[in-house]
Amino acid sequence: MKNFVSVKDVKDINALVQEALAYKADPYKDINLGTRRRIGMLFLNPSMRTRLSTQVAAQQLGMEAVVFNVGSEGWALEFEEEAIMSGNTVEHVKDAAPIMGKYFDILCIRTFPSLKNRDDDYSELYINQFIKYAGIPVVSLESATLHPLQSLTDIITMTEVLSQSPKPQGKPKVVLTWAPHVKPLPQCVANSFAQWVNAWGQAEFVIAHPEDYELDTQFTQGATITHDQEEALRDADFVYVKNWSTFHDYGKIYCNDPSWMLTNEKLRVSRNAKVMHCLPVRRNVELSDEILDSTNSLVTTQAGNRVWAAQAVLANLLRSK
Ligand SMILES: NCCC[C@H](NC(=O)CCC(=O)O)C(=O)O
Ligand SMILES: NC(=O)OP(=O)(O)O
Repeated sequence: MKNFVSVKDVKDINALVQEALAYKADPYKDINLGTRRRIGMLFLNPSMRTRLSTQVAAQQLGMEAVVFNVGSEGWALEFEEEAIMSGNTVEHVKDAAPIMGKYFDILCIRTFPSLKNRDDDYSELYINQFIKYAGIPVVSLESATLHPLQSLTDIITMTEVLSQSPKPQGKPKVVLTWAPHVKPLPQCVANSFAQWVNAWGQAEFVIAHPEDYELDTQFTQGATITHDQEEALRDADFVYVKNWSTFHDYGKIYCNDPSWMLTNEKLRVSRNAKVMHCLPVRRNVELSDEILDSTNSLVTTQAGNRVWAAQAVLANLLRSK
């Protein structure tokens, strides 16, 4: 593995999941792997889980992690080639990234989309410029269109649950359902989940959303897409709940129908489905208390598994150097 910015960087998803679960069983088994190696973690946007779980993962590999909240504490970075920097940006990524490449062995970056210009966001300019100029492996901590560490965690979590429960006949039914929110959010988590579940190939995969919330087909191809949430939930084994803003008329909230919020009543047509969300979640807007506080909720397990996902990815990058 050279970088970790999408599922395309992973040769064998199940092998990576098993490596993560091996770390869960024995967190310090590779404590010497990262000795005298250092990761830099750049945050252009807020985070709790990604930041803390990646730091813990690094420590368990014997690495040191340096966190830099570049979005709030650093010089404003310019990403456009040949920019005339007479505005608010102070330092070009072309100058900053090679310096980080000298300080660190692996560079991890969180950079959300602007949700203003779809072509710009979907070109993944920011993370690609870091890959181009840092000269060391780059890990996405959620970029403009994808959140691969989250999706790896989600596959780990489903694999774990499936291994502990009686096997469903055929493939498990996995449903990604849109949920209401108060502000326009990125499509990253939904895109990424769709990309990984499709590449995994071990689920009957359905995506449910209101009209006009179609995601980019480059990620959803392979899934069944419906506007009928109840039909989607029928016989579901896993329900992944997430809001996203519109993709076509980019970054908007069209419908914010509260009836799309998942409740226990709606879940009754499922096969006692486990409910997933990446967090943070707006309670009683995106997801009801009764679901989040029920035994069907996997959200804390998912967040816990972030450590093992990050540890498996960092270990792979260390071994590839
Ligand atoms: N890292 C996980 C999710 C991050 C982001 N959520 C948010 O920005 C929530 C903000 C709020 O609820 O105000 C998203 O959906 O992509
Ligand atoms: N799920 C997730 O990425 O959480 P944070 O935004 O808190 O890192």
